[in-house]
Amino acid sequence: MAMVVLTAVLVLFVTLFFRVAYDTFSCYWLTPRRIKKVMEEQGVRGPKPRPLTGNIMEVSKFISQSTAKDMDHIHHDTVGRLLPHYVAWSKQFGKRFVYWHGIEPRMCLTDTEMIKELLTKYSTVSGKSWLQQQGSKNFIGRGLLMANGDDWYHQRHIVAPAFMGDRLKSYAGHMVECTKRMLQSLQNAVESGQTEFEIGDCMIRLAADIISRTEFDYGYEKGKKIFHLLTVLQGLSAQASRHLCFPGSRFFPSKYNREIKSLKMEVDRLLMEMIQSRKDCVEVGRSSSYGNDLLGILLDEMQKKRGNGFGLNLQLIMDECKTFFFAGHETTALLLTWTVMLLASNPTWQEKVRDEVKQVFNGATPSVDLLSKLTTLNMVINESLRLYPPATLLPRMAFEDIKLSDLLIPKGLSIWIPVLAIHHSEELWGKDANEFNPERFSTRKFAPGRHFIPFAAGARNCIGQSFAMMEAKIILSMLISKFSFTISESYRHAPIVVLTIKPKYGVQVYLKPLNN
Ligand code: HEM
Repeated sequence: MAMVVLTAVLVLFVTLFFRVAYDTFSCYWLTPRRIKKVMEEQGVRGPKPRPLTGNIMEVSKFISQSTAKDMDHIHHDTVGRLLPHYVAWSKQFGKRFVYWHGIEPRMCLTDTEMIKELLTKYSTVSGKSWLQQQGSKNFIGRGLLMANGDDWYHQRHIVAPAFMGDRLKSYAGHMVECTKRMLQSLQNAVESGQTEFEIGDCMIRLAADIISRTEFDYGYEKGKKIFHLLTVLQGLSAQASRHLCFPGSRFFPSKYNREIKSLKMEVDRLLMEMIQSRKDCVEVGRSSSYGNDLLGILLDEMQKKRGNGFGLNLQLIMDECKTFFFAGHETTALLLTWTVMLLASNPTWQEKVRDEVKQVFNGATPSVDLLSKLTTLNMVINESLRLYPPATLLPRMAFEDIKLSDLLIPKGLSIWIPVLAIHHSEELWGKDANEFNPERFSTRKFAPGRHFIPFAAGARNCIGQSFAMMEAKIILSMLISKFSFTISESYRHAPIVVLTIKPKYGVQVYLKPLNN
């Protein structure tokens, strides 16, 4: 009897061993080779990958060289600095080329018709790759940004109402109040003698305050620790994306993994506190519903769908909270920071926007209905998003074989859309592509969704796009009515990419209160 059991265990063990060995071999060798062959047969080549690490080292070397120094003056020709590997390889191999992030093949795609086809027609059979999910697992988990397939579809439908219609409009009041507080603190600082301000820091705090209050009914002061920990986790996750990641690597007890784990546990603890206090309010009868905001929607959904599958859903709610805490403030803060930098160094446009705001609001507080009349401000914001798109790259992995025009994209190939390069292309935007010229957005010629894609496009576009635009218009119109701003001598123009495109040393401006 013992012999039979032993043989059965042995057979099971050997089968399992061969299964794992085959899967590993297939994942590390067969599939990448198959993809390489299919692409080479179609004339799409690229730099030679090293075993296991692919071209990761070369990309790191390119970027550390190109960003080693600041830019010599304020200009916007940033593609060579931020995507040097794209510039070098597109010269060598043509507009379409494949490079390797470890064992993941990535095809760079700039053809705007194909991009449109991918983002609109194939949104359900493409998504975030395993490597990407691993890179951001500890930071935003399986929230909407990293979800795929049916999970993504359900998550998107659950949270969408928080960013539409009257609910979206109702956030304007909070945005105005938060901005007033920020402007008052700037005014107080000016009165106490401060002239120079790092505007990036103010914008991060303001955008964080706004997303905390509107979606979680949680002020910045209370949520400050969550934002801080998420920022640290984001930095560590960005480091991870430059290193090799393979199945099981997260279990290694390295210093890096330990640090990530303890930060993640702390964020989860703080989020649990926030969620629990909302639940307690309903349970002790202090409130009859979970609320009308994003957290309320998520808690309602959890009760509706699975009364007892609590644990699993709670983790997803925490992941969703992290996703929105992160995605809901950093990108918008960067848009605001870059726009202030552009206006501070272009006084004519600053004056134009100020005149328009004065005319439209006539001294009154911004209201949603009037925001659509700020056409010049809208043009400036678009130009800022074109020159400094917070998300410089859009990634999509094909989950099945697809055809883009006449090009076969085999299952498992990741497509990387270099948004920054498309936004700076002379072919698409003309000779002045690297110049700040909001006038180009005065006509509808620029084809949104094709060569202007700061919020992506198709079903998987940015869910917070209208929220972000409303917020940006409210904040900028209020700031520009209260202060005039010029760029400080201490500002060093040094954009860098750490998942998003950031000013390396912040943006220092001189603020001067206006007498109105
Ligand atoms: C200027 C501000 C913003 C920019 C430039 C921006 C840009 C983007 C881009 C390019 C994507 C697609 C990413 C990808 O698929 O890889 C995206 C997705 C997303 N954004 Fe934004 N975003 C901004 C503001 C916001 C705000 C304010 C929120 C939330 C309140 C938000 C929440 C999200 C979420 C949850 C997704 C994932 C959507 C999905 O996969 O279905 N974003 N954003």
